[in-house]
Amino acid sequence: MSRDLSVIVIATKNEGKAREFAHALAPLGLAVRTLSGDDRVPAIVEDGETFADNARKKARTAGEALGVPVLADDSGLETEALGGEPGVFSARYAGEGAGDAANNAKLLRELAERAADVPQPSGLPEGVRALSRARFVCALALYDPETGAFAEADGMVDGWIIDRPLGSGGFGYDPLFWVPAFGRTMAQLTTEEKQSISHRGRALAKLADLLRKTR
Ligand SMILES: O=P(O)(O)OP(=O)(O)OP(=O)(O)OC[C@H]1O[C@@H](n2cnc3c(O)ncnc32)[C@H](O)[C@@H]1O
Ligand SMILES: [Mg+2]
Repeated sequence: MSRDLSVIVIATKNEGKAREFAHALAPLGLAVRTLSGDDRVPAIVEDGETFADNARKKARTAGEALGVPVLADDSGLETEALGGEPGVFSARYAGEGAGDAANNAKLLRELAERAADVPQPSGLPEGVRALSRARFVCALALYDPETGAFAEADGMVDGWIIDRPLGSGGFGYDPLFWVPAFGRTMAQLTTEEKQSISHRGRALAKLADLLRKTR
């Protein structure tokens, strides 16, 4: 396959992530292609112990299959009250193939059982309770099949899981993730606002810095 330098392949089938990458990379003149509907890439089992392991595996598997550089994102939610869960299991917290609604419902169920004396952050909306401190984590890996080299970066953002979903933007756990700096959930932020503080936005900024320095 010839190298089209105006398109970057993202090793994801998650449309929410794809929208965020497309938004972030458009100003650089880069369009985004995902693996949705592409049967040249074998199924990728995300069995790594860390987000970085999984990101490297996704990028390398897709990069080798397609013969072009590929960027992969492995990300997830860590909660204090659940000892870091769901972590690398975030996408399948409620079971293999589970959707966002089922994962969010399970998170609320698990936290409801444990959230007894959670300190409450100031600025929460009237009547809303915080169930745990939480953090979104993102590992990015860019793999070039010509050299076999990776460029990697990670990012995180701290916040709180609240007891009900608020907002309709973003994807995944966004409606339950309250961001103190904005006084809103991730799902109540615009794409620009989310990108300015999110785990993915921060990782992408670091990766861009790294690539500027090394090329
Ligand atoms: O592996 P790909 O195909 O990229 O898509 P995925 O949805 O399976 O992605 P991950 O394996 O990285 O799992 C990450 C899960 O963590 C959650 N997550 C990651 N980033 C998020 C964000 O910005 N907002 C809300 N939830 C997020 C979301 O539920 C994802 O399904
Ligand atoms: Mg996945």
